[in-house]
Amino acid sequence: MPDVTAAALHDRQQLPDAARVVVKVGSSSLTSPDGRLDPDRLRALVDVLAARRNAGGQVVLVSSGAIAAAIGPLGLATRPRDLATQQAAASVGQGLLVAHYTKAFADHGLRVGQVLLTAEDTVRRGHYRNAHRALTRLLALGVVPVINENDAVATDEIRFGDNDRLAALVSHLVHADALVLLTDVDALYTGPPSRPGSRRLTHVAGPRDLDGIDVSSRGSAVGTGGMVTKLESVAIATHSGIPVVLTSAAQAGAALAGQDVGTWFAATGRRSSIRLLWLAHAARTHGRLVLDEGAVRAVVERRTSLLPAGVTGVEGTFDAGDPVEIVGPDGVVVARGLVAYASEEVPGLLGRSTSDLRAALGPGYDRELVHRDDLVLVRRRRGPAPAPVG
Ligand SMILES: Nc1ncnc2c1ncn2[C@@H]1O[C@H](COP(=O)(O)OP(=O)(O)O)[C@@H](O)[C@H]1O
Ligand SMILES: N[C@@H](CCC(=O)OP(=O)(O)O)C(=O)O
Repeated sequence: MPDVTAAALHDRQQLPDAARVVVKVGSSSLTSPDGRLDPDRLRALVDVLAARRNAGGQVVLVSSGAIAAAIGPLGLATRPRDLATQQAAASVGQGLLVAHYTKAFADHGLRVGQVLLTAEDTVRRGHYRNAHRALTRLLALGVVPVINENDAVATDEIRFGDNDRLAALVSHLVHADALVLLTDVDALYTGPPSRPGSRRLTHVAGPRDLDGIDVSSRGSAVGTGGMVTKLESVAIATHSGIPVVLTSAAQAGAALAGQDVGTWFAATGRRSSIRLLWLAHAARTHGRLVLDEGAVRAVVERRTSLLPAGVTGVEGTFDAGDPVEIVGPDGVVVARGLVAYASEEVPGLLGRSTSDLRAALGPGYDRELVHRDDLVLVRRRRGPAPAPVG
């Protein structure tokens, strides 16, 4: 398989011809109503994915369900809420989950390879290359990679928690032609699916089509992010040129066959740096830099780096290299960036010109606070996820 991105698919009818798809299945689609792993549901999904693989298409599966798989075996009443028990449950459940996948795919003559990733693995350059190499080789060997977040070692600070955004970053990592998000509702609706009057969205051309869509209602009891993280995943994938289909696991076969099910999200951008995608959509920020009006204009309109001279305030505690929010004098977030100084250094730099800083503190202190290559603009839209612009 050549390691290049083909032109983006234009509509769902082209899905049957997609060479490489990433399929993400949520906990809610793999469990019975009591929250435990349901092997029959898992097997039904595998039947669909194996048929695709055996017809020549490459499939990367991002599967949640490790924690759910451990609820029964560990004698837990419900899904654990604290991090330590979630880590322990994921450690027990992941092995059980993959054992089910190994058996179910083997019944179709296929092998699976387990890959556990943290957020860092998808964005740090060395890690990214390493994960890319392993996944590409697995696919070349005809294996179906089964990916999950490495929950047992992911701390609250660095974990995604849901697999939706991880699946979008994996789609970027493997140069997927499409991302299929499978959940317990058959599509994105204009409001909570249970609310009378909510309508299915069949085609979303871009972020503006999502204005006014209500995704605030909580997801299933076993799922993590609800529709909010799914739309964040959609934003990451579509913005980097990968279209997304969102539907229920029961409709997976129909979706892959290009039938009119679920919601199709068209690609809106071109392949871009995964680090900036992560910064725009997935990174947890550690603080804020408050800008004066002139600096906002320079950063937003002229796309310059952010210099200390235009910064009037700093909030939070961060190290050099951490993600921060960049806000205007009115407190509105205009960008996100990787800051080049630790928070304790910043107050001494504020409002000072680079020549003044060089003279007072020496060379090295005349550098940008946030370099333009480490900065993404965000456009505010209704809803929780900032959409990058430009
Ligand atoms: N506008 C909406 N359209 C569709 N589903 C929605 C909407 N708003 C909230 N939801 C909820 O999102 C849930 C899916 O998210 P989640 O439970 O996290 O699933 P998963 O385990 O597949 O990740 C659905 O059960 C649904 O009730
Ligand atoms: N990594 C976790 C997934 C957490 C989760 O529930 O995610 P999701 O169902 O995709 O919202 C697990 O395997 O249990």
